[in-house]
Amino acid sequence: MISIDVWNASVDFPIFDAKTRSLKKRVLGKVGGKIGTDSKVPIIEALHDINVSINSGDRIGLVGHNGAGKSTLLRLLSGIYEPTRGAARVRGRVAPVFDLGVGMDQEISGYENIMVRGLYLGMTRKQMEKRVDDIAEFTELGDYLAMPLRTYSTGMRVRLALGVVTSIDPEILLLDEGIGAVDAAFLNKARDRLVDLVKRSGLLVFASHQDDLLLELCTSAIWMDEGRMKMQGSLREVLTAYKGRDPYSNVSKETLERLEAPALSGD
Ligand SMILES: Nc1ncnc2c1ncn2[C@@H]1O[C@H](COP(=O)(O)OP(=O)(O)OP(=O)(O)O)[C@@H](O)[C@H]1O
Repeated sequence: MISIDVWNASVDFPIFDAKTRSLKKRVLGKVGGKIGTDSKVPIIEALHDINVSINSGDRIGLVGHNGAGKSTLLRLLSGIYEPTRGAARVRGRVAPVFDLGVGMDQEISGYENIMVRGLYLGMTRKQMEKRVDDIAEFTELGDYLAMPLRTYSTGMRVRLALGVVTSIDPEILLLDEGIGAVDAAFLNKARDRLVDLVKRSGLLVFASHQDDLLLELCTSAIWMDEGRMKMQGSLREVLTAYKGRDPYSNVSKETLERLEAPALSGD
């Protein structure tokens, strides 16, 4: 039984080393959670009163402005953050894919990093041994796989990390948008693997600013605004409300064809 339940949960970050304001003119902030000033130390109220129930088969996109609370919510859903108030219960094995580089070691080889990263994401050594050749081929890194990671360029690291991430069998897959930040050509190559990964996973929550990726991977969505859930519903409904236009009006022809989505009349 795979599920995540959150009841009236809030997450606060007390900031002990905040500097007093030195700007001549107060700048009105438009992004980020509310900064409470009632107590002695400023407190960033990143999430408020979150109530959500996520079940097997759900494919949820998280949308919202910078600082709206998407990443914090993902970390709450993964069990990495405990709620400051309220409660959260996670049932199932979580693969948190927040930062593609987490769990990578500079001093060991690409091959060894594939194993280590796979174990971190909940796979067994046996499972990873079976997949390592397939991952190696996907990365196109060739002899570099025997070299220490410190000799890799940024793009080479991303290839390695994406190869591993898209090879796992997660029960609960929590993806942060970093994954969408890889270069377009490689993302194209990784796209089918990403779609398969999501199909294999029991439950997905994906924070992203990219409509086409959201449309490809998710069916419903949550709109976060200033740490609160502003709206929850079908992906199309939520994106339309958040962006002020139908998301299908802006995706490329190729994406539309892949999605086999109904094109809007007049397009
Ligand atoms: N570790 C932290 N310590 C202090 N404040 C934090 C921390 N992490 C997040 N915050 C604050 O919590 C709020 C929500 O941040 P979060 O990273 O969840 O937003 P987001 O919706 O993922 O934004 P983005 O789209 O820019 O990635 C912001 O005001 C941010 O400043």
